[in-house]
Amino acid sequence: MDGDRIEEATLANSPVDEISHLALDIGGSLIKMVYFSTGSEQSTDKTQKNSSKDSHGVSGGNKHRNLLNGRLYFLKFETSKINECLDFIQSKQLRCRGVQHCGFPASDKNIIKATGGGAFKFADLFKEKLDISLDKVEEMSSLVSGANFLLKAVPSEAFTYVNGQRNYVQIDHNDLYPYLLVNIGSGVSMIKVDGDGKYERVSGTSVGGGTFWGLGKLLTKCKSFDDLLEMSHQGNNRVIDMLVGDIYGGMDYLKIGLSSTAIASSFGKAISENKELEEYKPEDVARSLLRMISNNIGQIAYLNALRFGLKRIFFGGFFIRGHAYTMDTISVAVDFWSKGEAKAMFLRHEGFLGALGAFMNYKLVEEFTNSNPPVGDLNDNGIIECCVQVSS
Ligand SMILES: Nc1ncnc2c1ncn2[C@@H]1O[C@H](COP(=O)(O)OP(=O)(O)OP(=O)(O)O)[C@@H](O)[C@H]1O
Ligand SMILES: CC(C)(CO)[C@@H](O)C(=O)NCCC(=O)O
Repeated sequence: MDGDRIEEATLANSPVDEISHLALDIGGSLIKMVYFSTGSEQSTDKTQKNSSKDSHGVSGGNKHRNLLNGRLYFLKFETSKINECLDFIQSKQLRCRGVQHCGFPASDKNIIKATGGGAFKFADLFKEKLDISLDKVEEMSSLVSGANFLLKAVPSEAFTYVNGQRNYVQIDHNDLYPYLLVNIGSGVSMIKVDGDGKYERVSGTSVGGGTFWGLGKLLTKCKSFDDLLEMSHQGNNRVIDMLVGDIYGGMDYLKIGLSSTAIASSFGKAISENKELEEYKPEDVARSLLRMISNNIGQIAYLNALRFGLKRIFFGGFFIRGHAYTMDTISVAVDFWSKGEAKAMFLRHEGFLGALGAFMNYKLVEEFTNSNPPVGDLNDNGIIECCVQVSS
């Protein structure tokens, strides 16, 4: 498991044998996992049988439904290390004890909801190694249901990032749509969302998180994504980017709204300086790269928002990683191009939209209790408390 030591610690306390429903988003770079667990003591204390007095009880035809209080846990693995994901699922014995212990329908036990390209690519592997069938959920629809769920159910999910400050946004459920969802994974998808299940993928770009990570690896020789991000944090993009001031003799070009410090050409300084790659600090290269890609995505996002008259743009995907400089660059790009008209917003569960959407496809989640994880990055707390409905 990469970069998730805190989540691992959380998992160590989570009940091994009571993981039930689990959903996966198997992307080009990362596998995201969401699973529900009641917790060992919780399930007996808090499981509530349906009854007329029980406000959590739901009656549906002849079926009784139980409501289980529990938590949604979030985890990720590198797609290139898919065996770690398979081992994890196997170690949790998801297929046997977990499912039946929680009272979930036995018919579900060998089936996992999965989205992303890997749901197709790795279907045989899951079958061969774990005897699990992947029930495929369409990727864009998963992203949209994940985003809609988070925006409606989790207070303080969305925030703007301005001048280094996170400002949490209260979402009015009656005034959520339409919005543009920009999911920055390996590649970037831009989806106009008009309601629950009402959406259209209006654009995309192949210059995304995979580009940053791939080019960054080649150019800086760094070994992990987090190292690359950390390097970008230390670097100075002005060493490599050609600024307006470099072209205009230190002056602004205010007639077209460009200050002397604006980037005129990403990596443009490398043309005229007779330097080899090794002569640049990897930190500066990483910074220019991050700025170039974030800026470009911010601009394309804005243009699509403009195309459809959308004022709100939510950015998700694991490229962002709650990274200050990334969010700042995207926010500034949207603000600059829209002249302050459109707002860039970020999501705390940024990378898990697809996996959550696939989980929602089980149609189990009834309500959310105390579903506001402490403010901070998801890396600090990967849990959402919720109440799940099961039929018996
Ligand atoms: N630990 C990490 N290892 C690799 N990439 C990471 C890591 N953390 C963040 N990233 C970034 O996140 C990107 C992947 O984001 P995400 O998981 O949302 O997309 P994906 O589902 O893998 O891609 P796609 O949807 O295009 O198939 C990577 O390309 C990289 O830029
Ligand atoms: C191909 C997907 C949807 C896979 O998640 C993603 O990587 C993406 O949106 N890429 C951008 C492709 C494009 O629109 O040019």
